[in-house]
Amino acid sequence: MSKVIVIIPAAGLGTRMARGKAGVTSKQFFELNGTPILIHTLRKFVECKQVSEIWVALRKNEMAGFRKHLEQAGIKKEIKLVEGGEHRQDSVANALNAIEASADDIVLVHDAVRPFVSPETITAVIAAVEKHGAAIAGTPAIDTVKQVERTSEGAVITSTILRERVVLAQTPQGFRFGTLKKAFDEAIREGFSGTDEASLIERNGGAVQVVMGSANNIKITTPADLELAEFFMSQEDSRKANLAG
Ligand SMILES: Nc1ccn([C@@H]2O[C@H](COP(=O)(O)OP(=O)(O)OP(=O)(O)O)[C@@H](O)[C@H]2O)c(=O)n1
Ligand SMILES: C[C@](O)(CO)[C@H](O)COP(=O)(O)O
Repeated sequence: MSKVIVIIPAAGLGTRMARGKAGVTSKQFFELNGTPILIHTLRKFVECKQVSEIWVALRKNEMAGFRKHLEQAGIKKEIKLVEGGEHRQDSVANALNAIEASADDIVLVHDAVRPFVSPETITAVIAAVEKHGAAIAGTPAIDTVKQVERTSEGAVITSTILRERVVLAQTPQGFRFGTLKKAFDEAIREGFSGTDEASLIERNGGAVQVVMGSANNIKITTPADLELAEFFMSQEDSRKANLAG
């Protein structure tokens, strides 16, 4: 039986959120309902029965504070920590190097700042990895998609891309451990840097299945996302209250 191991890269600086303001807390530690975003995200995986191991990549100076948040949140499951790297890909690579797993085990990578991932999306990605070997959550493009050339004044359209052929990649992104580790080792050797895990598999012709993600599974990136996040959090709270009572 394959283990399911989760990696949560949480070592970013949140520069797009902080807009250059010095001394601003990393966005993964911003609070929603009095609890850091990272803890909300973590709970989704702690509550998933299929998940056996969770790794979080953090900056060294945030590890002690994170342990306190874990205690306050009453999370009893062991959460393994690894130091993050300069870029997201480096943080995930550090975790992959620390993990002991067999080639067939499943690894899910999920951004610390996507706290609204649903249990259904997590199980759908795991099921698709079991069936196809690699899978990510994604959503269809809603707007018309243009290819552009950057200019000094902004951008000029060069063509319109068929919307039916476009998917917006989310996380979780799931793979067999052996496949992902090999792809990361190759990328590092060849100096390739990608913005997600799937791109490291695609570049060598690997097939990655897409399962339907959800519009709520936003990546909290800019200040405007925080307002939306507060709204989604209130929706989650009323759903829980309805179930409880
Ligand atoms: N060196 C890095 C950079 C990013 N991340 C993580 O990767 C996820 C997605 O990255 P992003 O939203 O870009 O976060 P930041 O890098 O913090 O944001 P920015 O690019 O605005 O600085 C986040 O959970 C972030 O903490 C990481 O673990 N290590
Ligand atoms: C992995 C990701 O969330 C998929 O959409 C995205 O590529 C991360 O990009 P970022 O620039 O590190 O936020």
